[in-house]
Amino acid sequence: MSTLTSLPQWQALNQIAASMKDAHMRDWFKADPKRAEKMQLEACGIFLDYSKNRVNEHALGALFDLARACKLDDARDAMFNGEQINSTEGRAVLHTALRNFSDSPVMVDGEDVMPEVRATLDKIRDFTALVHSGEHKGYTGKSVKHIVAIGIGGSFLGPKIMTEALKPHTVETVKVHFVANVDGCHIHDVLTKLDHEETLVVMSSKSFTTQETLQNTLSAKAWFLKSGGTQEDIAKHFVAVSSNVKAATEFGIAEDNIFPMWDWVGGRYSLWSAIGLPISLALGFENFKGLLEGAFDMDTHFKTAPLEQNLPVLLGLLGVWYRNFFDAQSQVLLPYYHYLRGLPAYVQQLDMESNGKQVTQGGEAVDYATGPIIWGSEGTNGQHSFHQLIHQGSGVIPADFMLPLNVPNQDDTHHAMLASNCFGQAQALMQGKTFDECYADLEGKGLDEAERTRLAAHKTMPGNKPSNTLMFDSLTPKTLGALVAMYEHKVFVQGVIWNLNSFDQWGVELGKVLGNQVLAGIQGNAEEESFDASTQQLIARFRAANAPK
Ligand SMILES: O=P(O)(O)OC[C@H]1O[C@H](O)[C@H](O)[C@@H](O)[C@@H]1O
Repeated sequence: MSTLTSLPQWQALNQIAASMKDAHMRDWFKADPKRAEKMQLEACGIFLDYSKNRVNEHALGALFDLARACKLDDARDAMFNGEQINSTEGRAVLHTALRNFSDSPVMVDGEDVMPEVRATLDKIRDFTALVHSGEHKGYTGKSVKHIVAIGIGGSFLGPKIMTEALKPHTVETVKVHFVANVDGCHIHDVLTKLDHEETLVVMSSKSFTTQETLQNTLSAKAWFLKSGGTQEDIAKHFVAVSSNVKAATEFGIAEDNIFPMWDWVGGRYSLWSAIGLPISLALGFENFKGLLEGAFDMDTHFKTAPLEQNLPVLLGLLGVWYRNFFDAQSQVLLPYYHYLRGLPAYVQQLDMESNGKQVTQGGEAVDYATGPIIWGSEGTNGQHSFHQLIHQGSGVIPADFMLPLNVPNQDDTHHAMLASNCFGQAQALMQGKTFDECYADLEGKGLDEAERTRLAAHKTMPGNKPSNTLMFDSLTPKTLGALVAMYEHKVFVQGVIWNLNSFDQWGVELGKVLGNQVLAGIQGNAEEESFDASTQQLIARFRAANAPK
């Protein structure tokens, strides 16, 4: 038994969960008219109704006891204080320093990183202003109209999804196009529409070694040169964001055109760094800063609010409750707001790359479930497809519903319908529909009893399916920053409980290495025998199909 599962707090939770097996939320709501009022929380512009969860005060108390037993406070302070909590890479984890608007220094290896953080923010602000005012000119004297933002993983999802979520704030002077996949269709489709004289390429790669990003940038460079630009003109049309300044300059990016970041910022936590440059270019610096300010508010809340009133802590513990004590394999995110439709994909990387781990910090195999599968998409669309499985599938899928109370271009009927579907789904999941109700509905339909019973069984919905409902006034940059930071800290809380290193990603790294080896095989630069039989066969078929005719 691991240290975690042998904790008395863990065993208490096991017993509480077993004792609740037959309890139904429907009955709890009937028994306690104040349940919703008691089970709500509000912080940083985000309101949470968590009353539709399979918890009572007893279960919640035990979850907070577990957090204390796992020394969550100490772990949180260690992160904010710059300790090397990414123990397999020997790095501090300080995305919070990127949005630190307090006067406090943040020390890494005895040095305050805040002056460098602020200088980079100033560089982003100034560059954004030059591009927006038209002062930054291309080699033929034209202003920039199009930005091609190249990056993948954390160097793509954050900038793209935040830009999309804040669409109503988009500036009109430039249009930002995001390219991630190495599939040449993508970069080709983007570049063919553009005039190279009015295009600026922002290449974002923390490591500056990611195959997809390097290749897409090389293709953009080739396109630029073929269109009439020269090697010398590249400085006016290509900038890079990277922590590997040496590799970026060797690649041909002028040193002045490199926006720095640091190895204490994880890729999936990097949108707050210069990786967010495309956000600033798409929305204006003040809106980018608004995101940082919202995240800073959430950091302060996470650091100072008591556990019981702490949004990320509560959400993290509820996630542990379902994952470990109800065998929930996945968690679904349901933003009822078109512009926020990318959030599930964003949190998917954040959560699954962070807590998709099978050994503890000490390297022992875990004997409990860790990170769940994160998925979802915008409501109401999913109601007409995958919600079926959430309602009547055989497992438990906890859901986070999200809804802005006001939207841009508000049409009251549309917005009321959106809200009613959001609330209606959460209600349906919670209360379900009993066999007796379904049986009664079938009265007078000319069915014999056996058929009525059979049909009623199909129509019965168990209910008791947990959900949170998160609401905010409107999705401003600040609210979005707070929302994203809330999920970051939620993932952190779960990583602490499960005793994981939430900040490395060795599985992904292996994929990068093998991808390059197979490329050598495809290009005829590696021994066939160095691959397993299946991979050899796949390479051979690919080579045959692409052999010169
Ligand atoms: O920014 P880069 O170094 O190019 O890395 C891009 C991505 O690469 C890997 O796939 C990592 O797992 C991601 O976390 C990272 O965001």
